[in-house]
Amino acid sequence: MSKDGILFDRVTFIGIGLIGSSLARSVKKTGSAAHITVCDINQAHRDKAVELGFADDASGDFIAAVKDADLVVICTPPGVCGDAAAAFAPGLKEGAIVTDVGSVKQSIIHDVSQHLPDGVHFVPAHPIAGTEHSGPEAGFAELFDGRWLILTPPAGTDETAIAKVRTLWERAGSQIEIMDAQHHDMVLAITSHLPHLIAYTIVGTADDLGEHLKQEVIKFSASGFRDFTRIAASDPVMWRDVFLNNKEAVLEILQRFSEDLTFLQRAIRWGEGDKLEELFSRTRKIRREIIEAKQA
Ligand SMILES: NC(=O)C1=CN([C@@H]2O[C@H](COP(=O)(O)OP(=O)(O)OC[C@H]3O[C@@H](n4cnc5c(N)ncnc54)[C@H](O)[C@@H]3O)[C@@H](O)[C@H]2O)C=CC1
Ligand SMILES: O=C(O)C(=O)Cc1ccc(O)cc1
Repeated sequence: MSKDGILFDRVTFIGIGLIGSSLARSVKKTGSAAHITVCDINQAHRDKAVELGFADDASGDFIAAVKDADLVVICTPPGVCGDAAAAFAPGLKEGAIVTDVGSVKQSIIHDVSQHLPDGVHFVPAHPIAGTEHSGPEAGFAELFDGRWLILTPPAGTDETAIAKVRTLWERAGSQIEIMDAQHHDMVLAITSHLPHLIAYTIVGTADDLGEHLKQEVIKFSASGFRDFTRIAASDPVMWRDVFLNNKEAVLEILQRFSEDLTFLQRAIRWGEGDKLEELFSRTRKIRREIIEAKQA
């Protein structure tokens, strides 16, 4: 696959928030598309995309927006990817490629695939990169640089379509991994979904404290709590959808997490410092391994 030049003649983004606008900016910058159309239910977002220059045109009409598109990238919250696909599917041309960026994969594959006509290729994708911000102004072309991009194509997916989506993301600077969707959902439940749930909980707990304590929490926020508040500022609609659409894996990981928390609770209650120290030493080692792997 060529490393520069036009990869797709016409690309359409459905949903042009943080992730859609970041990828659109990257596609513009790398010259991977001759023409970019955006479609979003929010007119202000459509207008902003054209004003900022990473979209050539914008439409609120799903069918018109995908007409002649060689690639359609669904970048809506996870819970409405299927509704969006149902709305644009009748406008797709034969041979078009559809992809997405959703943080959960099994439910999106189920919701989207059922609406796509024969002769259209679906290549599900998930960039492991983001921020706590939302909307088209929050995006930037370098967001995916040096970050993982996981592809979860179901068995039998057209290899040429997979290769083209892969190249698009490689040009954005991503490193690609191909994975089964079920495995993806379990891995992300522990590495991303549970951490977000913990952050939402801890900041909520602090918020529920009495008013006088709350003021102290804000005033004396050490970096640990501050880091949680960044994660807990992430988009409420998107994260509601993530938990509702990766229910099984999240509940399984949450069960194990709460057992481990009970273990710590007991160790603290009974003064079992050796147990605490053993765990904290093990976790410190994991952090060092992650940093070393990044530097390698
Ligand atoms: N925010 C993050 O850090 C990351 C998000 N993702 C995934 O990217 C997707 C998009 O997330 P963000 O860009 O962060 O959200 P965002 O809130 O910034 O953007 C979503 C956009 O979709 C539009 N939209 C909502 N419903 C729609 C519909 N039915 N049809 C058309 N447009 C619609 C909204 O108006 C908005 O412009 C989600 O599926 C999320 O799981 C993936 C990796 C990281
Ligand atoms: O902002 C952060 O720390 C993130 O964790 C970003 C993120 C959010 C959701 C994803 O599916 C992937 C990456």
